[in-house]
Amino acid sequence: MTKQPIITVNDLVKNYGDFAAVKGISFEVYEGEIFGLLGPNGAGKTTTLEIIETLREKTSGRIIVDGFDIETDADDIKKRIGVQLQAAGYYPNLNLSELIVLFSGLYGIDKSPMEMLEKVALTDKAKAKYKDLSGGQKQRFSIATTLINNPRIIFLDEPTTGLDPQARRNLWDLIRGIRDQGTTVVITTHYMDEAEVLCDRVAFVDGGHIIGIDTPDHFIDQLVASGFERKKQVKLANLEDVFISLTGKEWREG
Ligand SMILES: Nc1ncnc2c1ncn2[C@@H]1O[C@H](COP(=O)(O)OP(=O)(O)OP(=O)(O)O)[C@@H](O)[C@H]1O
Repeated sequence: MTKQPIITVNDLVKNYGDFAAVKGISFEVYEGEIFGLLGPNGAGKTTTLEIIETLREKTSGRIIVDGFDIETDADDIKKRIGVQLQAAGYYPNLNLSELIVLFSGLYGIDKSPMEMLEKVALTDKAKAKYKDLSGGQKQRFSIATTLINNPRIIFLDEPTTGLDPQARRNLWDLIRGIRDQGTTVVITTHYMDEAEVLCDRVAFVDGGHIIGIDTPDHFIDQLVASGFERKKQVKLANLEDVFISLTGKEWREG
């Protein structure tokens, strides 16, 4: 993998009134990687993402996205990134195909709805309404909408929350496929097993600071080297493996 930074965040600060949510964080995201922002509730992950996505004003700091400065070139950045919409953005009377046409129009591009739905295995749901999709299908559709403008980077905020184990693993495959096609992925998650298998690098955010940034492997090796041992002998499988083994791996929700 090349180590070319596609996002550079320098000394980012965000205050909400008197409250400092982000306290001077700096990090780089490399082109072509899946980069995870991890940390407890309220750590400042969503705030940081939304500032990079140009959806929220920063208090201070410098952010460069794909060579463009957020201060002066926010419109250029918007054209190069894909952001998941909140569910409220999916007009209830339109079906998936019509929603893709609508969003393509907003970007001023002509995208085939079937081509986009194909990317996320939802062609058979082209005529369905968003509200009638399963949780996994909703997430896949919202990922499809991030890809409409052929973005260089997509941002996924907790994309697998609430999904069953199969749907979660299928979404991991989908996200890896997007990365393998050359799109950089920035993701937040509260599932450490997910971050471990999915992310090329992760940053831990706590109390508005970045407290560590590395590959999952390095973090784990360092902890083990420091003498850490799990209290209980780890079994060769876990309950999720049992779930998958009993219920199968197939993409059952279409
Ligand atoms: N618009 C706002 N006005 C005031 N405070 C806010 C606002 N948005 C977020 N905060 C506060 O800033 C802090 C960081 O919130 P943020 O949503 O960035 O955290 P997070 O790491 O994404 O958390 P979670 O994992 O729960 O999504 C929290 O204490 C939150 O209450």
